[in-house]
Amino acid sequence: MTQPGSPSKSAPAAQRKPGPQLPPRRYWPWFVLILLINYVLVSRLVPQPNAPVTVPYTVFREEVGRDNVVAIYSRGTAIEGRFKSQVTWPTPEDIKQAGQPATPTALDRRLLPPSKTSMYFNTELPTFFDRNLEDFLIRHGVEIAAVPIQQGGVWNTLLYFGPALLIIGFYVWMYRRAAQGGGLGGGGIFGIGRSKAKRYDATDPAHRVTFSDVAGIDEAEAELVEIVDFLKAPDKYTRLGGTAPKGVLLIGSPGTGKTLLAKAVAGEAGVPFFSMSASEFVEMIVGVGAARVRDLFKQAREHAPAIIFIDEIDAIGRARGQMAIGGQSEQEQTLQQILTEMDGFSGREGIIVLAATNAPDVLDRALLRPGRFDRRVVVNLPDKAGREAILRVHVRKVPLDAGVSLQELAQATPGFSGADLRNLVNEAALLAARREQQVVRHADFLDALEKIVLGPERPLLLTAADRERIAYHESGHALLGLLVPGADPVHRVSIVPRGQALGVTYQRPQTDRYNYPEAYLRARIIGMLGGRAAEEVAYGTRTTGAENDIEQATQLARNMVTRWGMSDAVGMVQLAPRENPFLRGPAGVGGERPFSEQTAALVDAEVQRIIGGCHEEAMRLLREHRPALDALVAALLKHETLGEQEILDATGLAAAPPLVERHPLQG
Ligand SMILES: Nc1ncnc2c1ncn2[C@@H]1O[C@H](COP(=O)(O)OP(=O)(O)OP(=O)(O)O)[C@@H](O)[C@H]1O
Ligand SMILES: [Zn+2]
Repeated sequence: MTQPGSPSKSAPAAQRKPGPQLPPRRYWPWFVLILLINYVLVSRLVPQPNAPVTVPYTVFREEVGRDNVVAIYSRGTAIEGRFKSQVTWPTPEDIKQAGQPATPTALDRRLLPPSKTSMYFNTELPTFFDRNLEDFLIRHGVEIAAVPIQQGGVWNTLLYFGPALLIIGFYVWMYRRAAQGGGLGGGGIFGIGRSKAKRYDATDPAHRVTFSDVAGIDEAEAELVEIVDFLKAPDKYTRLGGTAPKGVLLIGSPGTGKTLLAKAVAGEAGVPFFSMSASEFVEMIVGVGAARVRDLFKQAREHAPAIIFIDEIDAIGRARGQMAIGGQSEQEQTLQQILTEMDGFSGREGIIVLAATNAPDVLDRALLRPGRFDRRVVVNLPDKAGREAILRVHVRKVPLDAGVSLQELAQATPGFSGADLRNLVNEAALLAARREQQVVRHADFLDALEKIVLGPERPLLLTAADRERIAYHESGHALLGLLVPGADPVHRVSIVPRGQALGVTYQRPQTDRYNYPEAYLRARIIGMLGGRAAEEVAYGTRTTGAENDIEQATQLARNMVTRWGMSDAVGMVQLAPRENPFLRGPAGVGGERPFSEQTAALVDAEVQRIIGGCHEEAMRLLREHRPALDALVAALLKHETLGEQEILDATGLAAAPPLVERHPLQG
């Protein structure tokens, strides 16, 4: 989970350095092409009244004779000049005559250029020089100019190329802006530059992160201790000719503390930390990504020893061919630049690149080659003890009531990442503050947890009959949590509508489990089906409220049959792929089913058999304990939310062993 407000990330931006002044050379051919296209378009499409018409010398003399020439300028045998009133040449008659060979003055039509009209002209003096020309010109009042007549030459050219020059100029300008990280107020597309490489100064005690801030991911931490050692004393490692580590890939789900861990490595070693998210490398301006990578490494080299952290490296490190069309070459260049930079260090400079990803399997193989990100550290979701340790880290600055049990909270939060736990502590503290308390109580944590898992309370107008039905549904789940051997203990049940759920029953596992017995799985399915079963027992009718329960129960039963070999009829055959925790989305979707129709039918039948058996068992238990069910419903209708002890009191039953499983009754 990315935490945008993370204070440790808001470190001062690295100082600005003059960046590359011009875009890389490979873009220049494009500029030339743009200019060419521009030229062709303008000269074809835009009428140009000032473009001179090229007339034969005889025509020029004729016009002088008619006093239609204002001024001329001559250089060598070339003459250019301006008419008094505009002249068209060749005239339509010229063209007409050209077709008639009989005329003595006939011109060859093929030699005639397209007709053109202009105030300006140019012509060529014949090689047999016209001696009388000067007199003739003076007689007809033609000014013989000392400078070229048509001033518009340069301007014309600029007009021709104006649009293209604007485009290219704008691109170069944006490029430099982006590459230097300057910006108009730092916002918009112009603020995307270099300043995004965040530099966090490990020597600043206010921001210093150390391993003491990281908890619950001890194995990952242990693997990084060596990196800290190396940064502290690079020579110790390279003395005997060994090569130092260059890149470490941190692999783990969002929010597990990869960024935190990288910062802690820098903090422990006392070296500066330069970080950047790979998605920031890929910008709309072509060529900027690679420039930024270059700059990031340059800054780090200037401050070596140092840590470079590249978050979400999969955004650019995707294997070629897997990339989305469009961004491809830009990504490739950026990736290539990272590889080049990494190949560039000797290993002696004391720069280590840490990169984080939660999708390692999509990464380009080139990234994983020796000398690049050849070390991989998996950062797992914390287990129960880990969660408790993480909570402990985050409550350091929070005043706690004596009744707060971090152990119980850790138990109630399987699947939570470090970032989730931090959020839980924060929400609880906010809630306690809103309640005007001086300390944070256990109940505040539970309320915060409920809000995080299910969303905020939702005021809903429910009829008395609806509330009662919901109470039966939740009581069914809760009661079976007490009755079925092996079920997880129920620690809270509520009929306050929240988010999508109309009611909720919380169960929690005693320990994190890594291996689930079949009986336990059946107990869970029985509990999941308990909501509907209770409605059937009490009313004899069904509602749509069990949709989510049915979905979960079906999924679990299907896994028992297709993955865990728990159906005798199907046997120990894998019929569904293992889920990859790092791959988003369900595995194997869209793929061919790797087994036959008969097997598919058999799987369905087995899933139905398991669900059916569990449903029957749920009905039997609830019928048998009908008085306890009714009592629980009465208590729920009265109090809306019941804690663990209140549930036991209301039912008069003893606790069965305690899994967080929510069975929201969907509205
Ligand atoms: N193991 C942990 N110990 C203590 N705090 C943690 C731990 N893991 C995460 N946190 C808290 O959660 C915050 C966010 O975690 P962090 O950004 O390091 O996760 P991440 O794995 O890099 O996530 P992402 O993949 O979304 O970038 C941290 O700043 C820290 O406060
Ligand atoms: Zn339910």
